[in-house]
Parts: sequence; C-alpha cells; structure tokens
Amino acid sequence: MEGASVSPLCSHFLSSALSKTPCPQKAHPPFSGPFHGSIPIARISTYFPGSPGPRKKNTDNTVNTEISPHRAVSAVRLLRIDQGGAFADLLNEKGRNSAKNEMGYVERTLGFRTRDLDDRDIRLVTEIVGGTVRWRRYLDHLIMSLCKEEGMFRSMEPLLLQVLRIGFYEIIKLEMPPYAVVDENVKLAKRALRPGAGNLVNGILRKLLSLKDTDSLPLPKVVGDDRSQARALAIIHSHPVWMVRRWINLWGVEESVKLMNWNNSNPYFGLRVNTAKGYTRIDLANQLKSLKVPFELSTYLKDFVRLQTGMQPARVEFGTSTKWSSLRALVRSWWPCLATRLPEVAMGSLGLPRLQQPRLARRSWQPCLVGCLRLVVSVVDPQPGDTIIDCCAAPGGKTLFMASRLRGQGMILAIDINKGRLRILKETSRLHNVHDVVTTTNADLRLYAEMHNIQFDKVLLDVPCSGLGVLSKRADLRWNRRFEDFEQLKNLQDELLNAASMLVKPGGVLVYSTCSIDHHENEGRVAAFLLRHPEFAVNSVDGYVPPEFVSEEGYYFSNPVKHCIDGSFATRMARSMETNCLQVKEWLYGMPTNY
Ligand SMILES: C[S@@+](CC[C@H](N)C(=O)[O-])C[C@H]1O[C@@H](n2cnc3c(N)ncnc32)[C@H](O)[C@@H]1O
Repeated sequence: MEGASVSPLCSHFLSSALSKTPCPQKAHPPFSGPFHGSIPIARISTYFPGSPGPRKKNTDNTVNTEISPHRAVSAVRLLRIDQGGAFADLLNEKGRNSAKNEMGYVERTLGFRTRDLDDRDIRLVTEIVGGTVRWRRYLDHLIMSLCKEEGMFRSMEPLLLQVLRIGFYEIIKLEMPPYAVVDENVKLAKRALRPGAGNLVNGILRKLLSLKDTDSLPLPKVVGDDRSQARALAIIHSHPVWMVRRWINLWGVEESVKLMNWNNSNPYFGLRVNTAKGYTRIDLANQLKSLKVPFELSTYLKDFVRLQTGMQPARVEFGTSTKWSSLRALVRSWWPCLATRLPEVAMGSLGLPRLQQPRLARRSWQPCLVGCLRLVVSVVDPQPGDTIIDCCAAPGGKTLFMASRLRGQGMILAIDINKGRLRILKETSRLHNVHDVVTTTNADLRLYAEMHNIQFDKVLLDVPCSGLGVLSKRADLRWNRRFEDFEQLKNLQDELLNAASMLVKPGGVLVYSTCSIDHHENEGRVAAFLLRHPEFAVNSVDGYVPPEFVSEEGYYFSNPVKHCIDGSFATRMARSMETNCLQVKEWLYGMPTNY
C-alpha cells in the first residue's frame, strides 16, 4: 500500500471525492481558560500563522548523540503534520525505510542528525506522534494556561510548540520519568532552536510537573449552559467543540463522554484466519501465543482475533498470501505499538526474520474497519454465483471479503473514481487469488450508471463519509473534519445512491454503508432515498448480522460505546420486481477494463 494511503479511511476518500484537501489546523484552537503560574518568556521569535515554519538549515554532518532520536523525529513529524505535509499514522508502514526517511526530514529541518532510530525509538515515535495529535486540544490548553499570556502561545513558533506538546504528552499521558523528559526536551529546544527556547521549555515543563504533583492541572470545569459544558468537555477529552455539541444533542453527556473515551483509546486491529485455506482460529491463537503477542478472540467474528495497538490499524490476511514467517515479520513491524505497553515483550529477543516480501505483505493487510468490514459484507451476503457491483470499492477491503465468499463462482465489478487505489485493489485481488472473480473499472459511478444499461444481483455502495465512527483509528481525522462537510457529503451520498440504484436488477439488493455514527449520513440518507425511490424497500438485516447490531428499523449499526468496535452503518434495500435486465455475466466477460 502506498505511503499516503496507510489509513485510507473516509477522510482521504472524502478529500478526493469533494476535490478539496482539508487542511490540518495551523492556527491554535481558541482558548478560554485561565493562565496559571506565569512563565517569563525571553526571546521567543514570532510565528505568523501561515508562515512556513523553520527554514531548511545548513546540515551539520556530525551525528548529534545528545538529542534522543525519537524526540527529534517526533517533533519534525508533528511539524509536518501541522503544516499539512504528513499523516499521523504512517511511521511503521515501511519499517526501517520509514525511519530513515524520518531522519532525512530531521536533518533537513533541524540541520543535524541523531543516531538512527532503533525499534524502541520507532514505537516511541509512533506513540508520541499519534498521542500528541489526538490530545492536541487538551495539551494546548495546558500549555496555554502555563504561558504568561495568550498572545505568547498564539505567536509561539511551530517547532517550539511541538517540543512542548511532546513534553506535556510524555509527562501527563505516558507518565515517563519527568526529569528525563524535561532534560531531553530542553536539550532539543536548545539545539534545534536556541538557548532561550530551552529555558522556556524548562520553565513550563517544571511548572507542569509541580501542578501534576499537586493534582492541580488547570482543566476547565464542566458547568454552565450547554455551550460552556461542550467547550469544557472538548478540552478535557480533546475533540472539536462542534463534534461534542452535536453528540451531546444526540445522545447526552454521558454517552458522548464514553464515545470520546473510545476515540482516545488505542485502536484494535484484527487478524482474520483464512479458513478457506484450512487454518483455524486455534492455529492462529497458538501462533500468536508462541510469539507472545497478547490477543483476544473476537466476540462477534468467529475467524478473527483482536490485537490492540498504540496507533496503527491493520488487517493481516492470514494463511492466504501471508505465510507464517510473514506473519511473524508483520507482527514484528507492527509490534512496536504493543510493546510500548507491554515491556515484557522484548523486540530484539523475538529474533524474527525481516520481512522478505514487503510488497506482498503490505498488500496482505489493510488499515480498515476490520470487524465492521466483515459485518457489512455479511449484510450484502454474497453467495456463489452472484453478480455484484462494489460501487466505491477502493482500496478493496470489502471487495476482497466478498470475493472470498463467492468461492470462485460469480463476478464482482469493482468501481472507483480513484485510479491509484483501484490499482491496489487489482493487485491485492491477484495476491489473494480472487482475481478470477474481480474486475476493476476506474470511473465516476454517477457517469458510469448513466452510460451503462447493466444490472446486478447485489450492489454495495460504501460511500465516502465523515468517518466519525473510526476516530480511534485516525488520530488526526477529528481535527480535519468540519461541520460543513456534512452538507457536501449529503449531496454526494444522495447522488451516489441514485446512481447505484440504477444498477440493481429487479428483485436485487442495494446495500448502503458508511463508517459513520452520524444519523445524518446514515438513517437520514436512507430515508431521503426511499422517498425518491419507492421501488426500493428496507429488507431487515436481521439474520445477516448478530442481533445486537440490528436497529429497530432493521438497519445494521455498530456503536463503539456498546460493541467496542468501530462505528459503522449499513442498510439492505430490495428492489421490487420488474422486467428487462441485461445478462450481467455475459456483458462483463466481454467488457474491457481500464487496465
Ligand atoms: C469509504 S471509501 C470505500 C472503501 C472500500 N469500500 C473498502 O472497503 O476498502 C469510498 C470510496 O469512494 C470513492 N469515490 C468517491 N466518489 C466516487 C464516485 N463519484 N464514483 C466512484 N467512486 C467514488 C473514493 O475514491 C473511495 O475509494
């Protein structure tokens, strides 16, 4: 999977679909809290929002052994994320190559190198970068509270702010040895900026330590009217205020807090056993035990085990293209996040081989909504012999699941507007040995449906959406999403639904799905669609998914708070019988693809 697509959840898709790139916030969020313990500030250079940040420095070829590599890399990566040049969750994707790239950025940005990152450093960077992004609002509130005045925070140069965020996160959320944290971050600020910046970091971090020791962190109280309560909760749980207000209106304070806690927890990823190749979940469990990887058997999915990571979501197709040795290597490459939390596991002592076929292995996992993905496919219920169109297919998690369920009989046409992601789907389907039933077409579904008089047994429309069900897996998504996105998404989702409906044969099924928990893009879109299309009726998902996922209206809904898996939604709508549909298989077999 290519670099920028390690977490190809809905926000990426939305960006391409809406032809706009959400810009990670550059200005710091509004602040309304008190200032505690003024720290005198000397020689802080002024940063004007929008300015490019630190300039590329002349490189000092010697390796700086005083600065801890994970802090230098984390600071530069956070800087790049803030400036829109990087995602929060990419570091482990390419293992050591990625670490080398990161050091290249350090050298170009700070003007010096540190020693190379080892496995422990990589897991620290993963943890610190993801955690700092996720907790940004909370950390910034504390940093601002400890500055002499708000203007000082607002004009703080970006690199200095990242160093402080890292220090605050390490002290408060990671509970790392405090004086080492102070010392190391002071060194980084002095070397990367100037001595005065180091003094400032020293003063603010020490003030934080004393407040933490006396349990008097300057956090807001949840009091007052709805708006004030939402503001306070948004700081305490580090979410955008508009999101908190929306959730409180929908579900009340208690549920909203539970949801935010879920979003702030480390995500799970799942390993699916490929039972088609004769492996059982017990085989996988034994293998993980021997690797000393803690896992849980998934409650709802009988061929999955769940691993909890620091940051990274992934799925490993176990026993298909990934062999045991590759699994070991994959676990190793993903292990850092786990090992941070489980020090009894020594990476070095596992003695696992390096990944022999990185390309293959990368194609063998996907950052996706593992449990939800599986359940949405159950709603489609692919059967051998079915003709299926996956209307927004890339990068293909659901296509591949569906293809495996066809057992070589039937046909899936996978359409996506994004050519690059579709290419990944095509390659992966080959690696998974399901390419004989999967055909890919690069097209805008809306145009495709108008231009082709063709209909299918089952139509899956997994639309671009807000991704609000997967915030635990996407550290930065909450900051990139805006309230206005819903309106743009609504129009796109309605148009895609109209187009997809044209591709359903009489008596066939249309499944509409999202990775959102927001009723506006879930039930709201379905209700509007049914008004526009009386030829469709809801077909309950009861019997297709476990009963705890079936809503009163007969929709599938996974609620992170209730089910402890990512939030997602799907509805099954059957088209009434009509005549005159084309023979899909004949048509497809003769059809040229775009590759
Ligand atoms: C939620 S993602 C699909 C995820 C995919 N079903 C899976 O399981 O991997 C939405 C996809 O819709 C695609 N998309 C957006 N607008 C589209 C359009 N007009 N026509 C076809 N695909 C579109 C995006 O490129 C993106 O890949």
